[in-house]
Amino acid sequence: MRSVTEQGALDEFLATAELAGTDFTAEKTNNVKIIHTDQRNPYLLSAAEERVVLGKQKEHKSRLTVPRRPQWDASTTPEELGRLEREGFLQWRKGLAELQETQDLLMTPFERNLEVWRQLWRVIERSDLVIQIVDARNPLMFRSEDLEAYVKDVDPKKENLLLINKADMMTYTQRKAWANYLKGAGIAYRFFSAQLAKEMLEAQGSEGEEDEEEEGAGPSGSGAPLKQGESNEDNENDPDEEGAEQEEDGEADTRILTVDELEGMLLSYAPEDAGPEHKFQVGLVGYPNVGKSSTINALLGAHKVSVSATPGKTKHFQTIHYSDKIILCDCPGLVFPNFANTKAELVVNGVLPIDQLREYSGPGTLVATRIPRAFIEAIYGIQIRTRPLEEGGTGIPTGDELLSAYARHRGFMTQGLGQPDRSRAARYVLKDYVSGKLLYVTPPPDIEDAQEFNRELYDVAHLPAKRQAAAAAALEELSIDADDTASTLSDMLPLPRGAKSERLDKAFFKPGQGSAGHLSRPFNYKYSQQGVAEMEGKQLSGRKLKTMVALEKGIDPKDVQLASGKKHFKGGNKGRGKNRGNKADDED
Ligand SMILES: Nc1nc2c(ncn2[C@@H]2O[C@H](COP(=O)(O)OP(=O)(O)OP(=O)(O)O)[C@@H](O)[C@H]2O)c(=O)[nH]1
Repeated sequence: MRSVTEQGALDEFLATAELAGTDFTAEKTNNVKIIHTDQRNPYLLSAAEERVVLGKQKEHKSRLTVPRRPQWDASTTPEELGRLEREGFLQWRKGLAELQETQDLLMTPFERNLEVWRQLWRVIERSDLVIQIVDARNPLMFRSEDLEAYVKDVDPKKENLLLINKADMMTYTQRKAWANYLKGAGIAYRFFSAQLAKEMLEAQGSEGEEDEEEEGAGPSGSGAPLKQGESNEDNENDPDEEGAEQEEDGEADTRILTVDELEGMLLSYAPEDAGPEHKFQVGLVGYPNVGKSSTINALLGAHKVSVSATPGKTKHFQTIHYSDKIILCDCPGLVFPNFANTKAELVVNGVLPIDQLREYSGPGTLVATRIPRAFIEAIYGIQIRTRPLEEGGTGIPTGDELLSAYARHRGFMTQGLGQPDRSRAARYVLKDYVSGKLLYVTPPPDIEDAQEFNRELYDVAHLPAKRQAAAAAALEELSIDADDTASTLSDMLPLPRGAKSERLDKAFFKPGQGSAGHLSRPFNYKYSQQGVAEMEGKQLSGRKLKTMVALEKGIDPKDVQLASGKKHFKGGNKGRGKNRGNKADDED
């Protein structure tokens, strides 16, 4: 079974005709309208345009339905039911096509394969609790309101829950803001992170106790490459204030559930008499890639049950006998009908596949406007040339400017004319955005200032280790000392633009600095004692920073002199930067 989300006009026509099981000409003239989605402006909307679109979306929200399974009873034959299902499904598709066309509204490339919806129907019918898993970076985009209504239609006793996965990508403040909004809107939700849960299980599995290794005990100066997000142990940062803040309000609202808590929560929904004879059934539904498989694997991992699950391959729902009391029903990932402002938005939300992308400047611009320029420059070690203000530039790079800089840096050139290959660059940059390496969290509808909402995400501590070291090495090389304004890594962002910073830029972006290298997750996560998970930046410790600086400069770690404060460091050593690795740098 194949998921069908984007169909050309002809395919759409043929599928409609097939569903209708009737004669082509009649369908063609009466029912099938060709939708020219490609003619829509693929770029971004102005603020005024966006307001209009949002207004229109609000007005027609009630038409964003999921298809219902037709009524049936014991007397309905399978053939008859099949026919009713096809007819109902056809009507549903026609309704949405008409909505798109007459209102000129852009929609998600919702699932068009009846077989996939049949799986969903079955999951809903048998589940006592239906969990919609959504991506924390844009919870509402991934939520289908009508699905919740449908669940209640099927049986009012069934429960709905929104599980906000990947919550590790949100700061505490962001979770709090979302929690306020969701509570206000009366939506049952919980925060979860399959990734965190997995890390915790792995840590528990590899060794009973951790956190013991500190200070002198580490493999000193081994120079082994650091992978971001890999180990939390030597994170000698100041104890996070957020943890304390959380303790104070000590509430469940913003808590990222551990796997045990998630299991406990499932059980809390189960009726008293649930048991081997009468198990409580939990359905898991959601868009592709929201982390359904990861969530199930985390649950199973905690339970020491092993199944072979292939992420992204789930096409038929599976039932997993999780415990004496609980059965999990895993539905294939499917795209629900929802509104979208632009195609660019669908791309960066991971709904449209990046590899087949033709128009990349819209999504590129979305990335360039959402993530501060200084942070993008620092994370990739690139300098983005923007149009000067006198010539009408805004200081914020366009998608093309960002992609050109990235392409030039990586040596991606088009054949023939030798222009920067922006299309190739786009694939990398957009994938980094989708995976959360370039992180942006959509604020809840009641918060307007998205930049402010995300501000905490863009400091030096959120750079990958290698880039932090490059920054440190650049500062050190220039003998910028602790008294200068840019003396700490944290002070470096945004990179000041001026005489001194030009020199700094030259050192920081010097040829051979390489790209972000193994830029995995630029965040560090940990569960505090209460089991509350927290995200924090990972600023390198003094020892690690020294090692990294030495690596950057090709000198002995002993010769690196950092100032006493962990975050401060002084110049003094004039070791020359050594060009390592990345030959593809052609900034000049
Ligand atoms: N940071 C972070 N990434 C996650 C989390 N959960 C899943 N991911 C990542 O998201 C991607 C998709 O996860 P999957 O579990 O395969 O998603 P899925 O919803 O099962 O996908 P389908 O099988 O296509 O329905 C993977 O790259 C995961 O590593 C999380 O809690 N945090």
